[in-house]
Amino acid sequence: MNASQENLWPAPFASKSLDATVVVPGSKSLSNRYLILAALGHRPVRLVGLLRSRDTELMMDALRSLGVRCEIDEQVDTTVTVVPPSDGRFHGGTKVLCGLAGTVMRFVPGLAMFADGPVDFDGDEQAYARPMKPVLDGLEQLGACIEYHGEEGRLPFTITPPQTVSQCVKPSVVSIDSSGSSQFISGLLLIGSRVPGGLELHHTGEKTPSLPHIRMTVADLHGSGVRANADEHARVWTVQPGAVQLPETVTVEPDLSNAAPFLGAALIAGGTVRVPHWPESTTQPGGLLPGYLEHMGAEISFPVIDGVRYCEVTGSSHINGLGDFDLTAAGEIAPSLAAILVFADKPTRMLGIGHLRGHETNRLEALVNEITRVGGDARELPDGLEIAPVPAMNLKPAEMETYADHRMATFAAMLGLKINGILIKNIATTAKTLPDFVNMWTNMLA
Ligand SMILES: O=C(O)C1=C[C@@H](OP(=O)(O)O)[C@@H](O)[C@H](O)C1
Ligand SMILES: C=C(OP(=O)(O)O)C(=O)O
Repeated sequence: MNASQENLWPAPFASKSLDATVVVPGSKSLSNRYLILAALGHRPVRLVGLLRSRDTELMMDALRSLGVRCEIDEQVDTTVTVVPPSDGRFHGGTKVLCGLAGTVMRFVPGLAMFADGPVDFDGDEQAYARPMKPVLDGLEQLGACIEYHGEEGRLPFTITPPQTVSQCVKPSVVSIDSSGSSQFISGLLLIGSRVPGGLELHHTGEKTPSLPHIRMTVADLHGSGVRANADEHARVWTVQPGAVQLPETVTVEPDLSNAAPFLGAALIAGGTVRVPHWPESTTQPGGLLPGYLEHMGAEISFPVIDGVRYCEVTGSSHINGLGDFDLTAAGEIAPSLAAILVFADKPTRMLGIGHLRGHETNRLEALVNEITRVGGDARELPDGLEIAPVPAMNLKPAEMETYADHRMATFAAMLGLKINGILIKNIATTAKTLPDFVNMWTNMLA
């Protein structure tokens, strides 16, 4: 059987240093938050630059099944107008398919609270392994009834909304442990202003992963006219009751975490990669990326050309290992950083990312497997991953597993820049957030 029959993609080797500009599509996290917030409003919202990928299609299909219209512009398919149900009530007696999308499985259940009947939730079989319980416990505390059809606390399940909406004037107090994912907090905050009396959400766990993503939720609520407050030290978030309404038109920033494989390629292959429309300030954790790459030895600049702001990354032939490196804030970019660090001069211990075991796959285990497969040196830590340097001559090509995980696929492509002959299984899994990955990657190297 040849490579294409086995669904193997030959990762291109970088035979010369790079000089490329890569346009990265809209942010998954912002796209799916805006879709939810638009659905909770009372007037149509036009989203410009929306990510069109598996995760956002799943979100739009979920909203459609709840009675929300998501109209794709005929000329520009990244412009989508969201029309909420006229009476603000979502349709029940329906089924939501979550695929493997954390933002769908953790954000859409909150909408089911305001449906006129039960809503079934299901997803990919691999999604059954992803933790769900804290967000569903939160909805239960708000009066919903959850029926699990498989393992308790996992997909698939049915949510029956409360029969009568309480007339409470005080905020509903909800306590959950969100150390397994920031999305449990975000999922509850997004609907907080629709809870009569508002929401007071307590996180009882010791650790808060991906705090920037929670701040993004709070900022997007503010942008929808909702009063929300965070006491991150006390781990308490409050949302005042009131209307949710995004502006008439909202433009989505590029996905800065999805910029990581491309900008990281400049360190691995040498040369320069630039990404246009890099925001001056952002709530995306990917905003931390340029600083991380600089730490690893890259030169970073933000030139403005013809009014467009770029992030420009230039790598030399040397990559600094980072020693102990706390990545609690931005675990989502760990696979891309790991690929770069395989070629570093010193060991790195990426810490604060134990919750990656509950991502699309157990990413800590997957990264150790795949780094070891090419002859690298990596081990799992209780709360992270250690990567140690090995001489370049010990690194060898292999057939890389991707575990239905878009970031494991882009991770393998990054290794392929410097390890000639890498073959990647199911590169199409990048469609979760980057359907055009193969073209983008090939063009970057052209
Ligand atoms: O809210 C979001 O949009 C996200 C939050 C993070 O989840 P975790 O806190 O589970 O890591 C991140 O990893 C994920 O890709 C997107
Ligand atoms: C963890 C991720 O995704 P999800 O939104 O499915 O949790 C990710 O994209 O790295």
